[in-house]
Amino acid sequence: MKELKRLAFAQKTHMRLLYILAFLYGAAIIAQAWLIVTVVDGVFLQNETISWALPLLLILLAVFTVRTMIAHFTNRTGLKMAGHVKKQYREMLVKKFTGNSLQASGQGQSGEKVSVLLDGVDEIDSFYSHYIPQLVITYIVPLMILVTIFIVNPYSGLILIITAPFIPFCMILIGKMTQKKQDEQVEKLTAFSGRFLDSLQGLATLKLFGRAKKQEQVIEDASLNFRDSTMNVLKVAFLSALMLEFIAMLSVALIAVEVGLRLVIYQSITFFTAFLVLILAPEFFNLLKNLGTAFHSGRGSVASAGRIREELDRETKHVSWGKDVLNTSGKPPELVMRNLSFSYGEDRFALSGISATIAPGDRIAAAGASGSGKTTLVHILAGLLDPDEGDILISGHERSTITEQSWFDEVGYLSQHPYLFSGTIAENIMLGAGPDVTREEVLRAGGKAGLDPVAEALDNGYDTFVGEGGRGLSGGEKQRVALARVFLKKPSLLLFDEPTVGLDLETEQILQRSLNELGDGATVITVAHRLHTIKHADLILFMNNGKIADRGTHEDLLKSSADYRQMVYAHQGGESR
Ligand SMILES: Nc1ncnc2c1ncn2[C@@H]1O[C@H](COP(=O)(O)OP(=O)(O)OP(=O)(O)O)[C@@H](O)[C@H]1O
Repeated sequence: MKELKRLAFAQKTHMRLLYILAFLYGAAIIAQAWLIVTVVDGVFLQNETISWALPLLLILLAVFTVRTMIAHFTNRTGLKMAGHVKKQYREMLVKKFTGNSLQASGQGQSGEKVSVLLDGVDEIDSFYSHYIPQLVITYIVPLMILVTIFIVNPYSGLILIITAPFIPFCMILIGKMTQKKQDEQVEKLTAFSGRFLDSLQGLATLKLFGRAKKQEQVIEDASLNFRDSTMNVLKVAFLSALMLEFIAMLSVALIAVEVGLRLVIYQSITFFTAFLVLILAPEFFNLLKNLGTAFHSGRGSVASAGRIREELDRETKHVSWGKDVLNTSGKPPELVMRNLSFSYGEDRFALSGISATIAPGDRIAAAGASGSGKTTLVHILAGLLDPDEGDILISGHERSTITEQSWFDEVGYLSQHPYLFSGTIAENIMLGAGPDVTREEVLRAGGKAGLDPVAEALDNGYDTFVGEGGRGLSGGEKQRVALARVFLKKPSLLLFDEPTVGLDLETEQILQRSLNELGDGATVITVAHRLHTIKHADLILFMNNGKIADRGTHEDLLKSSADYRQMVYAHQGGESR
């Protein structure tokens, strides 16, 4: 609540406007009541004519219109404030999510993150569009009404002062009762969204393992759970509305009795005064009651803000970058790894003591058994993970001192599972380009990556919609799009997670040719699975259990490493000796 309020009061102009609007709103309520009472008193008791009342009725109409307009502008100001805060939260969350290292972004359910980013932030809306404007109105307008009533009839004013505190007291009590339920509801909504998105993404896997029906049940349970907690919150909300209504009604009735007695029995006040008090008293309680309702909808926002804050405060490993701009002048960089170590967490897989020098333009193969840490090493080199200790020198500059942008401008990374974004093939290729790339350059890159025959077979060629919501592409076709991105970028450091593994012979040949062409002007590091790639590397880093167990050329390692020999024999289908 404190953070949301702080963000509201930080918007000084909007808050000032809300105060001015609230003051005008109060003035309109009092003026409206005064005009109604004057007209009724004049026409029915003072025997005035309709023509006497007409100008007053016209003013009444104008006041009524102004009151409606003020309510509209108050609402608009609240919505603007909400928009501003929601934008701030979304920016903070997106910054947090995109600033996360590869490891941190893989943690937790993606559905939960989407839910916090979209639903969670939207839930904040009612705090600003309802609660804050109502709070400002409640600070000012009831006080104005109270002063007016006090001036015309102090006894009614006293009753208001005595009965009014029951409403905030009741609100606080209900607020305390609902807080836990509301928190539970937000928690269940995020859990439900998370389950739903994860199940949707893994639908094929679930079907293949005959688990789709079971998952359906899990989703149904989660949705029923969410429904129940929403109903619980609504039950309390309705009950609280009823309670507030009851207190307000009782208080107005008390004032009516007091005014009635003084008007009819003691004849100590005029009809004008009595009627004015009877019109203003319900307005007074309505405002307090509205604050109660607004407070209730604001509670949902508070719970959501709590979830967002939790997400923002979650400690995650960031890749640290510096301020220097890396300039390789298009030349392939030299990479020096000095005693690097990295761990995915306590008692998890760790790399340690990694030191190696990679000369400019060299072709390096990271080889070793599955799970030995090849991909982890390449992710550290790519700047997707930060080493826990040690440093990487890029042509003499420590990686942590250069800017993220200038580093990624030099890097091309081709994995076994490239990601296609929702958009056309051409747009997907353009991801690899600067802002002023031409259509010709995109098509040329596509051609070099062997995409021309793929595009020709499609109705809209390079403008065919692919990715999520679009047409699917085969694994090999996706690789070609990813390759075209790299061709467009022409990076000086190429990192490959052996992208040709598992592809058909024709695609593999196209890709291999392209990779050779790309590698000519670059330093190339490949996570190598095939003997052919390993054999032709200038330097092989042979990994074992998170360490570089041996290094050298194929011939060197055949002589020096028994494990390497065993791996080569296994690749050749031979027996190890
Ligand atoms: N995000 C992660 N969190 C925790 N552990 C991880 C994570 N990613 C990978 N690992 C673990 O780190 C180890 C090394 O993984 P890595 O992918 O680097 O191996 P690899 O040599 O490339 O294997 P492969 O040849 O099978 O791709 C594995 O045991 C893996 O389970």
